[in-house]
Amino acid sequence: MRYGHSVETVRRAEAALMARVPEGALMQRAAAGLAGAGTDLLGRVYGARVAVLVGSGANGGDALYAAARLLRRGAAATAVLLNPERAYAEGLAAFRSAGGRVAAADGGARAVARADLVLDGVTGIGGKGGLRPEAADLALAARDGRGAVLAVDLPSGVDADTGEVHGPAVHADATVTFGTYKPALLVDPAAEFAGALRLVDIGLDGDLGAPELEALQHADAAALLPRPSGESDKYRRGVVGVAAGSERYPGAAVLAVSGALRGGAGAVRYAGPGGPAVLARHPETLVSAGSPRAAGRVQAWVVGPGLGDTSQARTAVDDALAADVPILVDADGLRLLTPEAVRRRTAATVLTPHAGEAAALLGWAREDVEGRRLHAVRELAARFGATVLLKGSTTLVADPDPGRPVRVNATGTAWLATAGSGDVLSGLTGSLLAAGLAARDAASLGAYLHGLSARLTPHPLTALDLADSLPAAWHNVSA
Ligand SMILES: NC(=O)C1=CN([C@@H]2O[C@H](COP(=O)(O)OP(=O)(O)OC[C@H]3O[C@@H](n4cnc5c(N)ncnc54)[C@H](OP(=O)(O)O)[C@@H]3O)[C@@H](O)[C@H]2O)[C@@H](O)CC1
Ligand SMILES: [K+]
Repeated sequence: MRYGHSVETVRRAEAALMARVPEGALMQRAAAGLAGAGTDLLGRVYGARVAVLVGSGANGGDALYAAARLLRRGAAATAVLLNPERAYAEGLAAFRSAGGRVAAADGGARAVARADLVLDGVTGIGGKGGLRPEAADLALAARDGRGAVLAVDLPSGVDADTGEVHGPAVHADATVTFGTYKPALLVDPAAEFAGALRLVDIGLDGDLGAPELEALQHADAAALLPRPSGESDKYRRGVVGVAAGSERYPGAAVLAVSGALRGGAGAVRYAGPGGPAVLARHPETLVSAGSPRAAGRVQAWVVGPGLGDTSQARTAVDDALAADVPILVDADGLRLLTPEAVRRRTAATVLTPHAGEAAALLGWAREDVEGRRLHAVRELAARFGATVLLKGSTTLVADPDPGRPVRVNATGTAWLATAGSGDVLSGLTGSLLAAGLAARDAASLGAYLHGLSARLTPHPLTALDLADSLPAAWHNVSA
């Protein structure tokens, strides 16, 4: 698992660790890791030009010490001090004694433009709000310059805890972060400013408390995959019901069933008007034309994709919400659900909105959901007492228990933004629910396999390609 911790948790762990190690040791560990990443970006350090953006805190100190290391290996370095009276004194002294120069008041942008490598040490976890104008100008110069931009701990200007970006921020090619990931490095929009991530161990692990975020890695996904045993038959492996599609949108039924057939359940029941289209593509499906209530026993329902807005659609949603098994509600189901009926449920409910659907459920503007994804997903989970999978540039899964870390999906790709891709995810995740996974595990594993499948499919991909690649994703995880 990859973890993200809040600033408060990091500060507490740092204080506990600092009491046990020699003064300055943590900063030296940070600087060594940073210099290593800078070396990798430069390829050749000797003769390279480095510009160091230095704010008034320890983040600037890290950058100065790292630059001192690069100076000792033959680089030339210029520091741009945003607040010359308050730059980290010991770091600045080390930088100067290694041969570093300080740019004149108006020479900062020029040094940045000419640099092969820009170290962004303006703000780390002590930053508040978007960058101040002087720092913002340097961030722009770094973006327009020829060198690689390496952020220290965080790209300056992003909100470490929320992943929100209020105003200008540094656009980094890579970020070296210390001790643990910060939420902003894993959640958009901030994560888009961070570039490639590298975690440097500074010995914080034992002192870190509960994380805010976690991201499944291959081994975690493998451990969650449902595997049939010798005793399994199709009913014991779980039956997933799919109430999706309509006369108008039969394709959604086919796509949701395609996902469901590849999610580990032993059988798929389909209920609704899309039966003929489903059977034409997937003859193994158990098809009925009525509502979920009349469809026979299942271990989980998926309701919503392509249902439309008819009375039959409403009945399908109401029936699924009334069923005493886990359910997943997506797309039209999200528009048709009664919030009270969701909150009354005792079995698990998974809601899978994209930003627009989440905005409608919350009564927010869509841009607010996109800009405040972590807040939005937590808020939805709390309001509905449900597990919420918020789709998008970073897919997030929040549990109704606010004490549980939000899960971030690491496998997403922009290629997933294709018609019908969400229907496949719904079927897949519902199938994992029917196979017996807990709601947050089903949702986060569903997102993981779905993203991986998109990465394994030749581009440009269609939703059916995506479903067809799910066995390869499954194999990739378990191999
Ligand atoms: N955690 C650990 O274990 C370790 C942590 N380490 C490092 O310490 C870093 C945290 O250092 P920190 O606490 O000194 O804060 P930091 O991020 O440097 O910012 C401070 C100054 O920035 C300024 N400022 C604020 N907002 C601004 C804005 N929008 N635009 C412009 N300026 C702004 C503000 O200045 P002021 O308002 O006072 O003028 C504030 O004082 C951490 O990220 C990591 O790099 C490592 O050394 C290894 C061990
Ligand atoms: K920084």
